[in-house]
Amino acid sequence: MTAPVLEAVALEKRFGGVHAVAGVSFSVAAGEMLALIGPNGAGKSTCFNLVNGQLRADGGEVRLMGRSLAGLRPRAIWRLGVGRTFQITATFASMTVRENVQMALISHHRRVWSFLSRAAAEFRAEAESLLEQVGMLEQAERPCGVLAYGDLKRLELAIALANDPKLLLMDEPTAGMAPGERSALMDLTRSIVRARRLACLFTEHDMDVVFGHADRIIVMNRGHLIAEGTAEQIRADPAVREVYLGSGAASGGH
Ligand SMILES: Nc1ncnc2c1ncn2[C@@H]1O[C@H](COP(=O)(O)OP(=O)(O)OP(=O)(O)O)[C@@H](O)[C@H]1O
Repeated sequence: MTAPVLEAVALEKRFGGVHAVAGVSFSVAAGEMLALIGPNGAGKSTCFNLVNGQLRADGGEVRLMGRSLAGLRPRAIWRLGVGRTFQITATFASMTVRENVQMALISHHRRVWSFLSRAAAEFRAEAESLLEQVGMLEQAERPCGVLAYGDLKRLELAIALANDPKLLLMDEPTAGMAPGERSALMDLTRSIVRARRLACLFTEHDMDVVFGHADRIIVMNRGHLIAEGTAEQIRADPAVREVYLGSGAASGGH
């Protein structure tokens, strides 16, 4: 059995009287897409922020490839190979698609970006290769500001890949997208995760995306992990059905 890329062990986080994350443990293997779901306020974002170092755990530990991330700042964690995409895309609107990816590559390789130096020509081929992987090569010379939202999300994926991550964290990757685009982005993500043997942890409110694209699903409610399994197991889980009762969400979009 392959060792997990990410291990969260007995994570704890409190905000005053709110026990946001209460003894949560899970792991993500190389090549695996793990969805973290749960109703509003379940503790998903808090878990994410414990993994990427934005928040410090009150207890427990996060390990990347067996190494503890305790005490490391977000940037150090990013350097160790934790990539992230955001609910709101973080690109520079006035720069071209290719330049945005080049900037990310330059940052990964610890170079200094300068429009006046030859740095602008650096990593051009690498940037184009990443854009090809996400199907954005034909738009390489367009400014980001004119891109459709779905294309921005694909660009954001290329930017995350520029850091050569071992773990990809995606917070609501398909928020704001049309249903057809959602499936396309997640198909693309899944093929990249498999090909590069990345581990991917994502949160998502759209249950069609979750059930259609996750290899495994973990469910949180009020800080606790209440279920773990395949789409089929999660759909049939009484505790999950109870939590989603009334919303119809766990019934798979009927
Ligand atoms: N910085 C904070 N200060 C105080 N309470 C917080 C803070 N961050 C989160 N919480 C509380 O912790 C609990 C878990 O919040 P969290 O944002 O992790 O849930 P979530 O599952 O991501 O919810 P959503 O789906 O709405 O984004 C909630 O009760 C929330 O109000």
